[in-house]
Amino acid sequence: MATKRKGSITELAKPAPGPKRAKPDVSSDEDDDDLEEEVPDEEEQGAISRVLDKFSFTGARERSEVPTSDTVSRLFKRDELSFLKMKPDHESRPMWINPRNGKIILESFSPLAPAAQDFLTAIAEPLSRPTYLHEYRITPHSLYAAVSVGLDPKDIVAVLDRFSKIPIPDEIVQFINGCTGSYGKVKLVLKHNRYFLESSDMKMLQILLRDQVISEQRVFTDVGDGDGITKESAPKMGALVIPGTKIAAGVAQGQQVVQPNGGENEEQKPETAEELFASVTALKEGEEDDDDDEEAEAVHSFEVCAEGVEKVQKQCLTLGYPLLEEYDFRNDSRNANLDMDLRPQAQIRHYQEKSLSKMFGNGRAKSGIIVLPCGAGKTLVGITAACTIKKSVVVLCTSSMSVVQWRNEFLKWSTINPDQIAIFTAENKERFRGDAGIIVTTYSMVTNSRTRSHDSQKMMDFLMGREWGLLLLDEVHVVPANIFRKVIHSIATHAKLGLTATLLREDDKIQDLNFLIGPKLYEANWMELSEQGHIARVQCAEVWCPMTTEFYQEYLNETPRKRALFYIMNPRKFQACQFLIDYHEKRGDKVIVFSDNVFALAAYARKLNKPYIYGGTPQQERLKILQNFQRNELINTVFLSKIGDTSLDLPEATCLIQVSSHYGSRRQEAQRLGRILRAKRRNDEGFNAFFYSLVSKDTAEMYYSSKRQAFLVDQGYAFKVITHLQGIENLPGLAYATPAERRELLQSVLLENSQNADVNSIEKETDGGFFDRTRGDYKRSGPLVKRNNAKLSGLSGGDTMAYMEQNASANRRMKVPPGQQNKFMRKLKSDAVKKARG
Ligand SMILES: Nc1ncnc2c1ncn2[C@@H]1O[C@H](COP(=O)(O)OP(=O)(O)OP(=O)(O)O)[C@@H](O)[C@H]1O
Repeated sequence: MATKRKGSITELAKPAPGPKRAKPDVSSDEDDDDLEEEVPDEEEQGAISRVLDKFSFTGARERSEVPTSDTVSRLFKRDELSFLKMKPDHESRPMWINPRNGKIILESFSPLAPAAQDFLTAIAEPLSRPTYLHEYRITPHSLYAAVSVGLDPKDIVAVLDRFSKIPIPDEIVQFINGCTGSYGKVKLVLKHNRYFLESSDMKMLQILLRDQVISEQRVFTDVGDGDGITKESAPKMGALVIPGTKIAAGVAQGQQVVQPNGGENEEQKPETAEELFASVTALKEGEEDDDDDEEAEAVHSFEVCAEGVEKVQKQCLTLGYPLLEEYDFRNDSRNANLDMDLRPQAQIRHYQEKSLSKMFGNGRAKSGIIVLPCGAGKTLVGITAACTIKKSVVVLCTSSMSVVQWRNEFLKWSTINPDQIAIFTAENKERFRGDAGIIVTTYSMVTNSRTRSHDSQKMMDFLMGREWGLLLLDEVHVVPANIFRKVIHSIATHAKLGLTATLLREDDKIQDLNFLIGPKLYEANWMELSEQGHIARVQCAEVWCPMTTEFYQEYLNETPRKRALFYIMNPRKFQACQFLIDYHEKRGDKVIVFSDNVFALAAYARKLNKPYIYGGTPQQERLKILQNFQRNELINTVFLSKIGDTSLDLPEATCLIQVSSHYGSRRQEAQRLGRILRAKRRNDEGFNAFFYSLVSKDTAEMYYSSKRQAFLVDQGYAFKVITHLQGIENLPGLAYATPAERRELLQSVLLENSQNADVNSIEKETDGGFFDRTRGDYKRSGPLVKRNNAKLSGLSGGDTMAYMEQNASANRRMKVPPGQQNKFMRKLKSDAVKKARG
C-alpha cells in the first residue's frame, strides 16, 4: 500500500545506522458507574458541547424527510436512507453516508472494505464493527484527529466520495470543511520549560489573543528572546516573522490526486483500493519526510504560563481552534539523549507500526491516544515510542503491579541500561543514573500529596523540576478523573502518549482527553486482530442460572442495596461455576474465575478448594499463586477479585468465568475479556478461548449484564445465551445439591449481609497498602481505612483500583433528603443547631 513510505517506525527505533432498558429496582446510589466515575462538571462539559453544537447535524431534513408512507421505514428512524439517490455503480462501492447525523455504514464484505476501513478509522469514530456491517460516525473530534495525522479536508471529501454509494451530501462537505478549517493550525510547543502557542497564520493568534481567558494566561517575553511576541510588538504582529522557521504544523499536504465529487484527474486516477487510499494517506506519510525540501514558512508565537495550559487548551477547543501538540525531538539539543534502542528480536506487528506511524508521521512526535485491544501489545507500542524519541520518559500506571511489569518489559524489549530505568512506588524511590532515564510510577503516587514522605517529596521535586521528552499514560481513560488531570501539566513534557483498550467512561469525561492528552491517533479493530491471530478468538456466553426458591424469596424481601449477595451466592450459579470449571479443566484449559465480591470470592474458592487472590493477599502469596497457576499442572483454576481486571499478564489462561461484577461497567467487561485474549494456544487452528458470564435469572443482574456487554458487542463479539448446562445434574460431588446444604448457605449469606450492612470496608491497593478483612484493618500505617455508610460495592473487591474516587457530586447524590433522615440523625442535627445558637 504505502509505496512511497521511506522509513518504518521500527527502523526509526532501531540502532543507527541500522440500547437503553428500564433500570431495575435498585436505589440510584448503587449504580456502579455513578460510583466509579464522576458526573461531568457542567462548565467543562459545556465547553465541549458548545463546539459539538456548532458543528452538529440538524436541520429540516431530519424531520421532513423520514418517509411516512410505509410502516417499515419508520423503524429505521434517522437511519432511513431510501430518499437518497444512489450512484449508477453503487453496488461496487461499500459505503453509505447519512446526511442527518454523519453516520457511515460500511459493507465489511466488500473487496474495498479493508481500504475503506483504514480510511474511516483515520477520519471517523468506530461505533460498532460486527461481522457484516460496520458503523462509524464523523465527529468534530474525529476530524481533528484526521487533520492532525496529515489529512486534508479536500482529500477526505474526495475519498469519501470514491467509497460512497451516494454523492456526498452538501451537509457533510460543509461539516468537514467547518470542522477542519482551523484544526491543526495552532500548536502548543514546549521550549526551554516554557509553553508557546505557535502558528504560521498570524490572524489565528490574533483571534486567540483577543479572548480574555487566553490573554490572561499569556506571558510577555523579552525582545529578542527567540520566538516570543513582546508586549510592545503585540498589536502589530505582522512584523513578527521568524525567518527560516519550518512549516509550523509540520503537516505536509500531499499532491492532490483525487478531487471532490468524483471530478478526478483521469490520468492520475488510482486503479485499486490500495492505490486510492495510498493517494491520500500513505503518499503523505512518504512525503512528510521530505521536510527539508519544503519551502520555509514563517511561524508566529506567544508564550503562556504552565499553570494556564489546561485553561488555554480548553478555551481554544471552545473557540474551535484545538491545539496541536508536536515535539521536534530530533532537533532538541537542550534535553539529554537517552541511549536506548529496540532489541533486534522486537518485531513490531503491522498494527503496532501503523499506530506509531500516526504519532511520528512527519518526523515529529504528536501527542495523542492509541487504542488497541487488551493483550494486543500496548506496552511495546509505548516502548517503541520511547526508543524513537530517545529522551527521558515518565510512565504512569494504575497499580504497583503494572509498574514492575512495565519496567520488566522495557528491559526485555529495549537496550536500556537497568540503572537508567527507576521505579517510584511506596517501596522504591530510586532515581536513575545519568542525565537521562525513565521513571515508572503510578497515578496515585504522583497525585497523593497528603501522606507524602520526605523521600517521596524529593522524588516529586525531581519529576516536576525538569523537562521530559515523553509522558506515557497507561490506561489513559483514568486521566479525566479530577485527581489525575492536574498532574498532566505539573510534569513538563514535550509529548504525551495515552494507551488504552477501552476509551470509555460511564461519565462523559472521555472527551476531555482531547485537550488533556490529544486526539485519538489510532484505534484497532478487535475482530480483525483476532482473525489474524494476534489476539485469541473468544466464544462469549451468558449463562442464565435460575434462583432457588429460598434465595429468591430473600432477594425479594430485601432492600435493593442488600439484594446483590443473594444473586451472587445463588446455589444454582455456584453449581454452574463448578460444572464449567470441571468441564474446562478436563479439556486442559486454565481457568480464571472473577468475583468482585470478596465474600463470594472466598466462599466459592474455599468450597471448591481453589486458590484465590484479592486486595488483601500479600504480594509474595499473589506471586506464588500466579506462578503455580502458570506452571503447575495441578493448579488449573484461580479465583481473582477486581485486582485482576487489568494489567495481569497470564498468557496461559484460556477460560474465564465471571460470577460477580461491578454492576453495568462496560469497561470492566472488556478488560476482563482481555485476560484471555493473550491465550498462548491462540494460533492453533480451531482453538477458542471462552468467556462465561453467570447471571441469576429474573434479578437486577440481568439488566447489568446486558449493559456490560454493549461495548464488546460493538466490537463484534456475539454473546450466546445458555439456559441449561447439559449434564450438570450428573456432576459427581455437585455442591448444594440438597435442601439442607442450600439452607446452610442461605444462613451464612444472611449473616454476612447483616454484619456488613453498616460498615463498608473499602479495599485499597495503591501504594502497596491493602485491607485485611481478617484483621479488619489496613496493613499499612496512615489514614488508609475508609469507613462510611452502607454500600454494597464495598463488600466487593470493586474499590481496589487506583482510579476509584468519590467526588463532591457523588456525595451530594448520596445525601438523604432532610425529611427522610432517620431519628438519630435528626436529633444529632438539631442538637448541633441548638448548640450553635447557644
Ligand atoms: N510485537 C510483538 N511481538 C511479540 N510479542 C508481543 C508483541 N507485542 C506484544 N507482545 C506480547 O503480547 C502480550 C501482551 O502485551 P501487553 O501486555 O503489552 O498487552 P496490553 O495491550 O498492554 O494488554 P492490557 O491492556 O491487557 O494490559 C505480552 O506478552 C507481550 O510481550
